[in-house]
Amino acid sequence: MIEMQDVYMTYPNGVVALNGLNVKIKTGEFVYIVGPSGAGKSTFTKMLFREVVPTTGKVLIQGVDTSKLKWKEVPYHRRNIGVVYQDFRLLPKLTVYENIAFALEVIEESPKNIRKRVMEVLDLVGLKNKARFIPDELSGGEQQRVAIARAIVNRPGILIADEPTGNLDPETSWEIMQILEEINASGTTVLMATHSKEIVNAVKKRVIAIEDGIIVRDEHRGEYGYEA
Ligand SMILES: Nc1ncnc2c1ncn2[C@@H]1O[C@H](COP(=O)(O)OP(=O)(O)OP(=O)(O)O)[C@@H](O)[C@H]1O
Repeated sequence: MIEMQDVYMTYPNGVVALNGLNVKIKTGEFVYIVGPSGAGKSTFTKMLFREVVPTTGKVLIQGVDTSKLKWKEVPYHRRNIGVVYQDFRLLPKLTVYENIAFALEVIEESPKNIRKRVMEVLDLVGLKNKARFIPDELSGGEQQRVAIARAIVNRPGILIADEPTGNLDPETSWEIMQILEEINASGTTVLMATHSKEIVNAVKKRVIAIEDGIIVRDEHRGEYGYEA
């Protein structure tokens, strides 16, 4: 369970990004976060990853208050949260395999387990045959699939996708959606911030709309609700 209680967030420059946010997201849900540019969607997702800490209020993940985590506990907290970005953020000099294995090497998994798990996630995203390629040799959709594989390789309970289809053409975007749905079907909570009206209206899920730092709409099987 993810829970935000009366969350306010003011950045050091005085911008109020979240303005009294309350929400509960159950384990295993798939939620779209929508809203105009600058509404606070990224701040919302960054708070889960503990990239930002609320000015006041509480962010609880499985009952743990993230603002009470000590610095040395933050990496452990983050292991339960995979993140995928619009611009993929792969390491350009490493192969597909190495980009994914890296996430397991830092937690000191055995080489045998690393190999098994990396091939498992590459299979899930349909890229087993491209393990030795470097990111530049892949299409945008393939790079995003690698980024998804890397995000889930640790089996996190939560996957945050911040505009995962923002740089992709429609057909490739549907493929990415299928993968996210599969990951969700295996029990992972998925939060996807998006501006894609087509996807939100076609692949029906819970929709949380944020405007000016508050939730203005929260609907099961909701609509995008804005002009594209
Ligand atoms: N590091 C920061 N320092 C100061 N202000 C910030 C910072 N990050 C975001 N903001 C401001 O906080 C507000 C919310 O930003 P946020 O990135 O959460 O919006 P968003 O809904 O994700 O927007 P977009 O759809 O354009 O990605 C905006 O006014 C933004 O300018």
